[in-house]
Amino acid sequence: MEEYQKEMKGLAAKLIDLMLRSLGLNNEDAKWLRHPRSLLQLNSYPVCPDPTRAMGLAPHTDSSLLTLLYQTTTGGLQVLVDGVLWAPVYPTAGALVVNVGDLMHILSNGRFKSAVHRAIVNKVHHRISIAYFYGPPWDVKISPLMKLIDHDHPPLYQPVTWKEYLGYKATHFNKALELIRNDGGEIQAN
Ligand SMILES: O=C(O)CCC(=O)C(=O)O
Ligand SMILES: [Fe+2]
Repeated sequence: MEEYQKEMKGLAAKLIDLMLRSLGLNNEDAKWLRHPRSLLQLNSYPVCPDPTRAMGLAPHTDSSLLTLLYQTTTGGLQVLVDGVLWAPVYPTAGALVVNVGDLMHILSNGRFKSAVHRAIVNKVHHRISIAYFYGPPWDVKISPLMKLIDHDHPPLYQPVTWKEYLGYKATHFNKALELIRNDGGEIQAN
């Protein structure tokens, strides 16, 4: 497990570096990236006699900056395309799924969009997946990066820590991102 987390940490840092570079930025534009925080979550979906009446994991976006997801050979992950179509993300040997999380959505001022996804269950196979959530230090305020902001691109989101954001997620579920949008109204505690 420790070895796995170490590998994932290196990969996530590399991916974020590449993503920032694609926006003309680098790690120095978010110095807190030197102190990432991460979380490993093991998901287990037992066989379900009637998959039409159950959901493995309800539709959501991840709160992280990035999530690196490992699926075994049993599929079940689906991603929402254009807000209407659930497209399966089949397991591919030797491949990981990379999900953009809400904090990356905020940090990039909406340039990288967090993906809505869910996990369905099946009648035959017990399914397992391993999600590695990678994010900022717990108490650092994350806001759209300064260099992405100008007259034509005002900051779309209010500063928020990962800790605060998880609190909003807990109370407002999939409306959390909207809640901290600058034109989305005021944050109401609880
Ligand atoms: O099991 C999966 O494929 C998805 C897991 C997931 O979305 C999560 O842990 O946040
Ligand atoms: Fe997820």
